[in-house]
Order: sequence, then structure tokens, then C-alpha cells
Amino acid sequence: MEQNYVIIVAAGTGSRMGGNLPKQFIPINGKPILMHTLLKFHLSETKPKIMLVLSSEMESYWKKLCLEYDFQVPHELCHGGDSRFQSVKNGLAKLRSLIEVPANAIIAVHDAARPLLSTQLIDALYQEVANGPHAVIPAVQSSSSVRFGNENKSEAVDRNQVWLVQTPQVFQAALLLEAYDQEESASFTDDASVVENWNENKMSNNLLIFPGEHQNLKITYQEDLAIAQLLLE
Ligand SMILES: Nc1ccn([C@@H]2O[C@H](COP(=O)(O)OP(=O)(O)OP(=O)(O)O)[C@@H](O)[C@H]2O)c(=O)n1
Ligand SMILES: C[C@](O)(CO)[C@H](O)COP(=O)(O)O
Repeated sequence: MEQNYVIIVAAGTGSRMGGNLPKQFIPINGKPILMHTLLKFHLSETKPKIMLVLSSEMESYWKKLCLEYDFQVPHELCHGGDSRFQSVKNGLAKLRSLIEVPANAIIAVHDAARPLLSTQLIDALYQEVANGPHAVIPAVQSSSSVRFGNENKSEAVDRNQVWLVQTPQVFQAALLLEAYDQEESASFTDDASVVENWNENKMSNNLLIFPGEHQNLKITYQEDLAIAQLLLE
């Protein structure tokens, strides 16, 4: 039975990017950003089964794009919600409705807006979780000095203790599925924060930071498109 899965969340509107087309559908170097992202997982050695979460309004547009670009990467589709949390939750529910997910399976959650990660990073993260910890999240350190506070009052902090968190965040299936059964909270900014909140004590030291990639940026603002264009093959 297949043991590795990824939920790719692509139901956002891209409000910080602006424009009429949600950013994940903008073409870069010959194809929409979302296709680049799915391809990275498909081309990895892990080759997880892909659940793509789209807003219901974009489903027919995506299907049209797949025909237009002859896009052959196998994936299942489901509809997203009003927040990233709801979109991930819907993706997990659809996965469960299709198959019985073994407790020891591994599920990653990845932003559609992060097409620049390497296949090596994908494989390394799944391998880490297979080796032991319950959860592994990629992160990088700041190349700038870091301060805590506001415009009027701030203090320098030790940047070696600050981590800029990326996706894919990779989890043992049982843990992620249980965590996403809880009520949504405004403090959830990523999947690790959902899992930690579900049971702080149980997680203890089992959520590990793994070296991410500076190039694995989340395309958020207009200027990120130019960087992605340079870095994407
Ligand atoms: N309701 C939502 C909100 C976000 N996402 C996805 O979560 C990822 C990270 O979110 P972000 O970069 O913030 O995307 P948007 O929410 O689209 O952007 P913005 O916050 O600028 O509107 C994106 O791939 C986005 O499509 C989602 O699936 N469902
Ligand atoms: C999940 C995430 O990409 C990890 O860095 C990030 O938290 C998403 O934040 P956003 O404000 O929703 O873009």
C-alpha cells in the first residue's frame, strides 16, 4: 500500500500579489506555477500520492489548463476553504474518504506558492520522518540582523535562535490527522503550529527543524515572480 502523501494547498486568492488570477496559476517559464510545484513532488524519488486543494471556482479552469499543457502528473482534487487551515483539513478529509490511511503513513503539506524547492529536499524530509521523529519542518536562518518589538521600541535578538519556516512540513499521518480534528485558532500559521497546539506535551522534542533552502521562497508579492523566473527551470 502507498505510504507517502502530500496535500498541496492551492485555494488561496493571492491578495498580496494582486491581479485577477490567483498567483498559483500565473505562468512562469512555460507553465503555471502550480504545475511546477506538482512536478517537483512527482519527480522526487519519494513520489508521494498528490492531493491538490483548489477553490471550487478554479476547478474547471485547472482542468482546462491540464488539457492545454498536456499535464500528466497524477493527482486527486478537492475543494479548499476560507483559510489555509480549512483547505488542509478538507484535503485530509478527502484523502481519508478515498483510502484508509495507515497510521504509520507519512503526509506532507506544501504551499502551491512554493515551486522552487528541490526534489532532494522533498526526499530528505520524508526520509527523516521515516527514521523517527513525528514531524519535520524545513527552515532557514535569517541573513539579516533580527530585532523584536515595534517601530518605537525594539531589542536585538540572537538570530541564531530564529528560524524562518517553510513547507513542505512532513508528519506521521496519525498525528496530523488527529491535530486537524481540533477547532481552528487564529494562532495557526502553518501545520506545525496546528500540531503543537493539539498536544504540546505529546509533541515534546518530536518536532524537528531540518535545514531548508533559501531558494524555497513563497511567491507572495509581485517582485517574487521575477526571482522565481530566474530560479525555475
Ligand atoms: N484559504 C486558503 C488560503 C491559502 N491557501 C494556500 O496556502 C498557501 C500559502 O498561502 P499564501 O501564500 O498566503 O497564499 P494566499 O492566501 O493566496 O495569499 P494572500 O495571503 O496574499 O491572499 C498558498 O499556496 C495558498 O494557495 C489555501 O489553499 N486556502
Ligand atoms: C505555511 C507558511 O508558508 C510557512 O512559512 C506560512 O506560514 C504561510 O503564511 P501566509 O501568511 O499564509 O502566507
